[in-house]
Amino acid sequence: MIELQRVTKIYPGSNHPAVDGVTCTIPEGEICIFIGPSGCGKTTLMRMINRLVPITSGKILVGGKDIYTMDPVSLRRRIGYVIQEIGLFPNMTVRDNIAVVPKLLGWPKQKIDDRVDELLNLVNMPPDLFRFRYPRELSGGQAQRVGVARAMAADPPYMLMDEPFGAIDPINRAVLQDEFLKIQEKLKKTIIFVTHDIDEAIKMGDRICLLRDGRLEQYGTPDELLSNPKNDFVKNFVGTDRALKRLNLLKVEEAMLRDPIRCHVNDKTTDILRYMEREKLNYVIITDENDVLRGYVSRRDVADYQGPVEKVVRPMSLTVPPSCNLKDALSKMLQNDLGILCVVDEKKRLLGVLDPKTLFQTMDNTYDEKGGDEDRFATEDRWHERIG
Ligand SMILES: Nc1ncnc2c1ncn2[C@@H]1O[C@H](COP(=O)(O)OP(=O)(O)OP(=O)(O)O)[C@@H](O)[C@H]1O
Repeated sequence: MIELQRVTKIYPGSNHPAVDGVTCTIPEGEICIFIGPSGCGKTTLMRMINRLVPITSGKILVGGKDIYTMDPVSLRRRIGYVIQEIGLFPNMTVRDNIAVVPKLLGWPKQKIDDRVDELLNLVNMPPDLFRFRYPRELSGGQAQRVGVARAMAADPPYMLMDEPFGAIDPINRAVLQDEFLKIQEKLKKTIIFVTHDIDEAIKMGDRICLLRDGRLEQYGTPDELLSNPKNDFVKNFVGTDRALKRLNLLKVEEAMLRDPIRCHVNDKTTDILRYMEREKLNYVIITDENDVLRGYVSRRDVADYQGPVEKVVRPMSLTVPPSCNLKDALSKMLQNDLGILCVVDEKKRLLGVLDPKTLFQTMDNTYDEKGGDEDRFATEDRWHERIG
């Protein structure tokens, strides 16, 4: 855990604080994003944590310990540091760049070599290919991966990352972000990550600390900032398309209608037709005895054929897992002109359905001025009453 308590920085010769009384707690194992307009104090605040910038007043605790009671060298060993310019030593191989801190710590050669290879594998760079390359022989993305590997060499529990992917083109940047999130899922470091890019903040952050002019404007999860911005500054900063951005964060399982009406593949079409007429359904989903999705039928399908519904069921090839984000689900629906999308588990068992109205309600709820806690799973909103 990293705790900032009324942290303030006034640079010598300045009468305006660069960081002004910032208080927030970064829980263990989370990524906290520092973001805000240029000059708002992100870098200053980050560099106070590893004592590269001396603090003017307030307190910083790392792992429960006041950083000013710790020796700065041992503090920095506990905190990996990645910067945008990477700072690889040009005359050293990738191996030696990664090995800098382990060497300082006096690790034996074999342990260092094993660690270098382990880290290169972790950042998706086959050690045999890259171990002995020099920084000039790497692409920007590869060099940045080495920078991340180097910061993690001595397995520090904390990491400070100052715009680590800032200089990388958007495509490689997305790859690096995804790779880093996967690594973080495994390693669960406590990370502070500075960025200028709100989309990166929303994607990477468990929490976002939004600064303006040295002061903390809002501290919360990406979803809190998007759905409940504290003031107009936050609202404008996260962007007018915050509803769409929020779709990126929400999972299908949070918006789907659970336990949708379905019939069984062994049911007779005559029974299904009677049921559909009674319930005023135009379509109904068909599953088997294990609740595995088999497809759907229309009223006409079952009216035109007498016998087991298995013979007329139409397959639904496009489904989504519950972990899919709503933006991807929506784009699948739009691309394929689907009225509904079935949500299935890895065994293709039906978990729920998603329809455009549910999606739009989820987006609507983003706007506090319209929103509220409208129940988007209300039974009268059953999908089947709006399609067909
Ligand atoms: N060494 C310094 N001496 C004096 N003032 C400084 C120093 N470093 C930064 N500042 C000032 O402190 C304020 C905060 O700067 P800081 O670099 O922390 O902001 P930032 O949010 O990281 O900016 P950017 O997004 O542009 O990198 C700015 O007004 C800056 O001019």
